Amino acid sequence: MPSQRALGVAVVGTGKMGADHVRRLHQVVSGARVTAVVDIEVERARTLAEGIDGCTAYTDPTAAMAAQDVDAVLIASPGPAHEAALLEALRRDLPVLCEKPLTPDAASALRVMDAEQKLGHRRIQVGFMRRYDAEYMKLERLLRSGQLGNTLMLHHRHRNPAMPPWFTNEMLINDSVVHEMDVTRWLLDQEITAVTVLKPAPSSYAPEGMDDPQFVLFETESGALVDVEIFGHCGYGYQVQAEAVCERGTVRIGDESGPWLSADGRWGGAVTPDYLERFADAYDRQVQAWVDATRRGEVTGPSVWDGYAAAAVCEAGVSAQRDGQRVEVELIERPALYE
Ligand SMILES: NC(=O)C1=CN([C@@H]2O[C@H](COP(=O)(O)OP(=O)(O)OC[C@H]3O[C@@H](n4cnc5c(N)ncnc54)[C@H](O)[C@@H]3O)[C@@H](O)[C@H]2O)C=CC1
Ligand SMILES: O=C1[C@@H](O)[C@H](O)[C@@H](O)[C@H](O)[C@H]1O
Repeated sequence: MPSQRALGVAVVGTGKMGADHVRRLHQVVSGARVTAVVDIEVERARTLAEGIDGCTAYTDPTAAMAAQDVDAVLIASPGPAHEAALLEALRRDLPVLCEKPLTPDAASALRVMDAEQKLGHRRIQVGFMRRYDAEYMKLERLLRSGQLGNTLMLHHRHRNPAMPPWFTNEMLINDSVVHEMDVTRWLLDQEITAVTVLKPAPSSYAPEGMDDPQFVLFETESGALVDVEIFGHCGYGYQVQAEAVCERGTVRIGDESGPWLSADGRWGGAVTPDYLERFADAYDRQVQAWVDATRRGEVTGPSVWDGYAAAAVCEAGVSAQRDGQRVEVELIERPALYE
């Protein structure tokens, strides 16, 4: 139902992303206010709540969702904690923006899909924020326009300066490449059908036990081929680039937009240090779109189907990474709620 009052949002998980979303909801986005922050680390939530009028700190997501002033939930806890929070929000029929991944595997994503279908309407938007990045949006419009003919190949490069110490080999696929799984499905408007993972000799900066970088190959329904270079420890900055190769032209995004500096016998631009800077506009646009749609009583953006499809591709990807084999992606038939 459309609402005139500011949307009261509970932010669940107040680590790196959650704290940034709290700041965004409080200072950048219009039409919303942070009424609850939730973290199992109580001091983290308390410190954030202290800076915001009318905001209460909780350690239990269920208690926060029961509060009178909570109209919607933004989930930014780690992936394995998403299912419980999503099911509780659906039980209370609360709108949700859930950071990627929807859940860590296809079986848990299906449980969430089942609960949303039983509710009978969409409530969940998945935080695949690249769909809100200005350059990706232009690329999507261009490919959809048909101006360049069919898309034959996509080349993705996804480089992080370094990964946190707890980051695993599998997470390169299901925490990092999951973004390319989503943008590929979105840009090409079709499903990924198979995944292969190849591993070059690792960088000497890769932690023990991590194959870094890796080369991931997707096949899609139309027969397009999509490659992803995932590099977790490139050292120099955060860089996300894509190139579409079409029948009548190619398009490239992510080459940083400047400023380009010529000085001291050198020329060049800067590379952003982290995703918070590279995708700042995309996160802002994503959360504003979620708040606006929720206040209109609508749900837009990446759906539980998109979260499930990405989880299924992740499972195939992790299996391909482990066994060195091409692995086909298995999807259930798409339910009518997500047509
Ligand atoms: N869209 C994007 O570009 C990015 C998305 N992410 C996603 O955001 C989510 C959070 O990631 P980070 O902020 O990097 O993690 P983080 O480790 O910095 O923060 C997670 C927070 O959640 C809290 N927490 C753990 N279990 C909880 C529970 N059951 N209930 C409430 N709080 C709980 C932790 O104490 C911690 O404060 C993940 O799903 C991750 O994949 C992370 C980085 C970038
Ligand atoms: O989602 C993200 C992180 O969780 C992930 O670890 C990074 O590789 C991605 O670039 C970032 O967007």
